[in-house]
Amino acid sequence: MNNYKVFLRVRPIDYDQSMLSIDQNVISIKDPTNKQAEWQQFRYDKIFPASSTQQELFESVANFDYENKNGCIISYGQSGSGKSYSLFGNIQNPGIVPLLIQQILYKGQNVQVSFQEIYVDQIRDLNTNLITEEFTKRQILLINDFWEMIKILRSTDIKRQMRTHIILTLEINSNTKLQFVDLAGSERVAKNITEGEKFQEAILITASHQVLNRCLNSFNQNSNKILPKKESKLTSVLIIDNNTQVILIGAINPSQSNYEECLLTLQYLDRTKNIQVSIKKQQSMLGFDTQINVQQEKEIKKLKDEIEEYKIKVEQLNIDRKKRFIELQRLLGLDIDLERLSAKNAKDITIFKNQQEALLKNASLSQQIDEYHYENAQLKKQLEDLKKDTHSKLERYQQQILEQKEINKKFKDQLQLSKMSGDDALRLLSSDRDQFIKKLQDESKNLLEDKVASILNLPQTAQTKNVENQKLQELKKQIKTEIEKEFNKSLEIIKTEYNKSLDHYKFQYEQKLNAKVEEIENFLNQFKKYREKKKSQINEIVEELLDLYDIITKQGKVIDKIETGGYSGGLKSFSIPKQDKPNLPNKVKHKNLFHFLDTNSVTATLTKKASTVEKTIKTATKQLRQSQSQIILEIDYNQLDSINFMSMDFSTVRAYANKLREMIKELQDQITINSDKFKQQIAQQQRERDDAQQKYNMESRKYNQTRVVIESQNRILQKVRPLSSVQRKQ
Ligand SMILES: Nc1ncnc2c1ncn2[C@@H]1O[C@H](COP(=O)(O)OP(=O)(O)OP(=O)(O)O)[C@@H](O)[C@H]1O
Repeated sequence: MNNYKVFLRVRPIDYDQSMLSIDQNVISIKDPTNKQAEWQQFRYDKIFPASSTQQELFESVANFDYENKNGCIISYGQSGSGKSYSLFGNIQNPGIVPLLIQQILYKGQNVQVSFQEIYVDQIRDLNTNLITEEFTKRQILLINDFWEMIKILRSTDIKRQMRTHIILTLEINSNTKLQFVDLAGSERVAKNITEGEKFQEAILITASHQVLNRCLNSFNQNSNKILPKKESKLTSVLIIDNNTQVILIGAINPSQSNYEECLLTLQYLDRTKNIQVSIKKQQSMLGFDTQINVQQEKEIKKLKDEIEEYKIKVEQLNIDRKKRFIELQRLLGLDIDLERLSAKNAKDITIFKNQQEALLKNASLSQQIDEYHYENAQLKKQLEDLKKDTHSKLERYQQQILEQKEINKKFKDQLQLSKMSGDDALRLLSSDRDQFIKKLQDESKNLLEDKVASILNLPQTAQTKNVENQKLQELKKQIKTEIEKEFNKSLEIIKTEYNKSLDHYKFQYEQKLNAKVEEIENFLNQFKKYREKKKSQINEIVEELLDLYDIITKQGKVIDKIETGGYSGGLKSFSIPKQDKPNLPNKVKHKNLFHFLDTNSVTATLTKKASTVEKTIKTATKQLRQSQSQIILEIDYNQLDSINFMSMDFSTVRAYANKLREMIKELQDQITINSDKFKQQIAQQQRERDDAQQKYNMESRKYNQTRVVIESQNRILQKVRPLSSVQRKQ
């Protein structure tokens, strides 16, 4: 049996007969606006005309072994064509789903339901109203009765959005699944809409319809090709496999204005099966090629095969029916083969038939008599029951009458007794009552007097109350003013405290600021002084160096002149004019030089060296004087101007000059060393100055930061002050 079926349902409408005509499983359609248009015909597995009922559709759809086989029932068509009506229906006319639920529950089977919608490739669970990633993540509800299902259908119908695919899944005995798919309306998007959400939505819906069509087509052909299910969200979640019965229900709303949509629906159904019977050669105005192709011919052949199959089945059914008939006859005692008799003699058959009917009538009459007997017996039994009932009631009444009589008698006796003792009791009662009344009168009199007194005292009481009230008011006022005073006082205290602390903080900040400023200024002054000092020291040193240089130059010149005999008196007794004589360095003028010499113990070395040299010279001179009777020269370097060169011989002078040269060289070296030291010291000073500068920069940065902080604090304080005063007022 084929696993795929296509049904068509036509919505009831006063449609124009000239547009549609239905003949069993073939529907013909013609363009109502074109008189020359030819009829196009389509054949489906079943066509449900406008007069068809929900029950008829249900019986055809649920006519498969859904307890062992899955099902996928899809409704397709334009909006308003009756897709939802066919699947779900309404309370008056329930559709396939509720009718099926009813049947399942009647059989005592267990059924669960889940409800989802697919919109623009997004799945939403209509039970929980949540968007889910996967189709399997759905809320499943157990259905206990038919009305529960109706309720769920109603609520989900409310939640449902426009133009969505609805998928309702039934799980029967947790074994088989039935999917009911109410597709989004198939109508084409209006030509003037070419972009935007509506356009996209329509494109996606059409795309999913087309993928579904291809899937159904492949499924129908039983081809080994893998179905293109993954191409759309809708088809990817449908159960369409070898164990599924798939039914596509096309719905059309055949008003004249819907001709195009109707034709498109018919063609869509047709394409899934390719079972078009005969189509008049006509190019559809909607662009679909309606010619029969080879595929369709194959389909026709397949259908023919199927018809043959059906014929065999019908034959089989006829044989079954005959067998059952013979069995029935055997049971009735009419074990006769009518077929054989008919072949023999038609008359006999009539007689037998009449006899058969007579027997049947007889049987029915005896059944009626039996029924009468039964009814009679029933009536008799009822009469008997009635008699019994009446009798027992009568007995009960008699008993009641006797009991009543007894009560009456007792009552009479009591009355007699009461009459006798009544007078005494009356007397006793009246004296009690008088006393009671008197007591009551006294009490009420007292009460009345009290009331009168209180009424008379009312103005006075009112006055006292007034005075008391006034006093109370005054007291209240006093308490209020006291509280206000107290409050204001504490407010003032808080205010002054607050202001004080505010001023205190401000003062502290200012002090800190001032201290910082002072610190920085001190530092700057000290640094300036230090710089000045160092500057003057450097200047002094420079002056000294220049002076020393002058001395050295002058001495050099003197020596040159001595050597070249530039002075009168010859080499032996030259005299140096006063203006040529250089002033030697002294501790007063060149204090820095001597200070460094001292500190570096250069002086000591020099003096030592000088004295050694001096000694040598002295010895040499002594020897010379002794041998050559030459003048011995006493050298006093500190008193150079007093040296009498004239008393010296040439070698002594040369030695002296050499000595001087050496000294000068040493001095020059010393000066170089010292100047390097000076340089180093200057570099050191510069480094220190840079450090100090850095420190200064850092300090001034800190100072600026502190200043900014204090200024912002001040601003906040100024803001806080009025705010807090407002708060305090409140
Ligand atoms: N066969 C029918 N008999 C009686 N009324 C019908 C039939 N088919 C549809 N209707 C009525 O037509 C109206 C539209 O039907 P329905 O809501 O089922 O259309 P639809 O195709 O599901 O539309 P959409 O999917 O756009 O909501 C409903 O009021 C429904 O009761």
